[in-house]
This record gives sequence, structure tokens and C-alpha cells, in this order.
Amino acid sequence: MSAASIDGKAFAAGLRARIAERVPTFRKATGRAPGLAVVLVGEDPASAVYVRSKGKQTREAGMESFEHKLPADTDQATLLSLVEQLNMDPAVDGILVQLPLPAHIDADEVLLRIDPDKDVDGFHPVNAGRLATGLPGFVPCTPLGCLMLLEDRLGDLSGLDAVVVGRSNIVGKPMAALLTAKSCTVTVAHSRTHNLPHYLRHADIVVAAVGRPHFVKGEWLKPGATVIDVGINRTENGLTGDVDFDSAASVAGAITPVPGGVGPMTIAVLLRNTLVAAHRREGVALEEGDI
Ligand SMILES: NC(=O)C1=CN([C@@H]2O[C@H](COP(=O)(O)OP(=O)(O)OC[C@H]3O[C@@H](n4cnc5c(N)ncnc54)[C@H](OP(=O)(O)O)[C@@H]3O)[C@@H](O)[C@H]2O)C=CC1
Ligand SMILES: Nc1nc(=O)c2c([nH]1)NC[C@@H]1CN(c3ccc(C(=O)N[C@@H](CCC(=O)O)C(=O)O)cc3)C=[N+]21
Ligand SMILES: [Mg+2]
Repeated sequence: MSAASIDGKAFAAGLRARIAERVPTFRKATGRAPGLAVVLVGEDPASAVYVRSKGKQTREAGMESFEHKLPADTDQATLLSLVEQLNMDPAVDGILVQLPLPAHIDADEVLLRIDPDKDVDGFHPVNAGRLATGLPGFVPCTPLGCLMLLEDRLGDLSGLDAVVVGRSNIVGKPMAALLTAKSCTVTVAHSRTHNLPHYLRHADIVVAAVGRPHFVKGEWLKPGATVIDVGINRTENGLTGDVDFDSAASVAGAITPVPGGVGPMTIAVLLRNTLVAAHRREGVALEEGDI
């Protein structure tokens, strides 16, 4: 048996096209485009690539991109005052501070200062709380993108067994909250989990967000499982996920490739969240479920 490949790149392109279709109506209603501000501190090459790609896709969707590149030695107070300025700027609907930040910066403090109504990354504790309690807010882009791929593939997720490997605030925890809200039975595994294969054996859905190349093996999976590989690992052999793709593809029903799976979804959902933020801030109606 050979798994279907879940084409996140194509799904993301379709999502960006649906977003771009909504921008002219917003422009007519408000006289301006939705705006996304991206803040990059330092010169991490991978971060610079993502930020460029975000800016390009933002403009291609007809939105305005505000890019702020600060030197690696920027101090906390300077970064916080930039965040404050972006909070106050009426042309800015979404604010993304690219992670990781340099070690001398307190990242939690920076994320806390972003206006939750402009927090298109969904990293502010207010938005984490809204997700946990089922209130409208902003959901982190990567897990929301994973959910879109899962629902596209499987339809209703109700009653399915899901295992999320990883419990970070950006991926694992919000992924578990989303799958719980969709009535999956969710297990969250992490570095202290005893006998991960035991849990994976029963999982209809596996989301791997570990940060270790080839970590999840095909032999651990339930035949026919849907596998979402969030991992982005740079190795000598190029970009690779957290799932051992070849062994997993011979057991799973469907699997996301790396690259071309979850990564492109993250940026497309960022644009979606920015479009939603702009409409909410201006009080312009948007049928969010249709996007
Ligand atoms: N495609 C995309 O758009 C994105 C991709 N990523 C990628 O996803 C991956 C995960 O990112 P992120 O969540 O931020 O990473 P973190 O390092 O914050 O979290 C990794 C998680 O994996 C768990 N873990 C580590 N080792 C093991 C193990 N041996 N067995 C089980 N669990 C383990 C950790 O457990 P513990 O909590 O116990 O330490 C932790 O919860 C990375 O490769 C990252 O690059 C991230 C964001 C976006
Ligand atoms: N505040 C913040 N928000 C983030 O959402 C955020 C962040 N910081 N820091 C870093 C991680 C990682 N991340 C990715 C985005 C796109 C791809 C992506 O497009 N990947 C392509 C390949 C890109 C390549 O070749 O490097 C793919 O998988 O096909 C991957 C990873 C967002 N992150
Ligand atoms: Mg993200």
C-alpha cells in the first residue's frame, strides 16, 4: 500500500486565491487594503527567507506589507516601542514578530505587548485562552493549516483518534485544542512520553511537531492513518520533516510531504488571519467559514 500525498502547496495556493478575491470588497468598504506588519530582529538566514516570502505573498494577495528589519543587538525597549507603534497604527491589521528572537530579548514579554486583536499569529495568551474556551480569536497559523488539510481529506473528524507529537505553545498545544474542538479523542505526546508507538498504533490522525528529522516511523502507525508532518529540519540532504517519509508512506493512507505540505499552509493562513483581523477591526462583514 502506498499513501496519497497531501498537496499542501496546491491547497495553500487555492486559499490565497480565495483570500485575494475578498480584498477588493474590503478596499471598497474602507478605502484601504488590509495591512500586515512583520518584524524581524537579526539576520537568521532561514527567518529572512520566511519574512521575504511572507511579504511577497501578502502583496500578491492585494494586501499591504510593512516590513521592519532591526539589527541583532536591538534592545528590548526599542522592540517594545515598535510593537506599541504598530498597535496604534490604523493601517496595520496584523502584527507578526518573527521567532526565534535573539537570546537577550524576552520573547514572552514581546508577544504579550501585541494587541490581541492584531495578533494574527495567535500567540498572545488571550488568544490561547480564547481557543481553549471556544471564543472567537486568532488561532496559530500552522495548526489551523493542518486542520484545514485534515478536514479536506477526511471530512468530519468527529470520534477519530488523534495523536499530536509535541506540546509547544505554537504548534502542539493549539493543534490539540483544535482537534478536541472537532470532537477527536486527542492524545498529546512529548519527550517524557513512555512508549509512543503504543499510542500511535491506534491513531487515525497523527500530527508530528517534534523538531527531529525522521522521528516518527512507519512501523508505529495504524494502517491507513492520515499523517501531518509539521517538521522543518535542515539537514545535509536538504529540508526534511519529523516523519520518516518512506516507511510512513508504505503504511499511512495519506501524508504531507516536506517541503510542499504544512509550510505553505502556514503563510496562507497568516494571510487569512490578516484578512479576518482587518474585517473585524473595521466592522466589515466577512463570511469566515467560506474562505
Ligand atoms: N511548517 C511550519 O510552518 C512550521 C514548522 N515548525 C517545525 O515544527 C517542528 C516543531 O516545532 P515547535 O513545536 O516549535 O518545536 P519545539 O521544540 O518548541 O517543541 C518540540 C516538541 O517535541 C517534543 N519532543 C522532543 N523530543 C521528543 C521525543 N523524543 N519524543 C516525543 N516528543 C518529543 C518536545 O517535548 P517537551 O515538551 O517534553 O520538550 C516538545 O513538546 C520543528 O521542526 C519546527 O521547525 C514549527 C512551526 C511552523
Ligand atoms: N512569529 C512567527 N510565526 C511563524 O509562523 C513562524 C515563526 N515566527 N518562526 C518560524 C516558524 C516556521 N514557519 C514556517 C513558515 C513557512 C514555511 C514554508 O513555507 N516552508 C516551505 C519550504 C520553505 C523552504 O524551502 O525553506 C515548505 O515546507 O514547503 C516553513 C516554516 C513559520 N514560523
Ligand atoms: Mg505558526
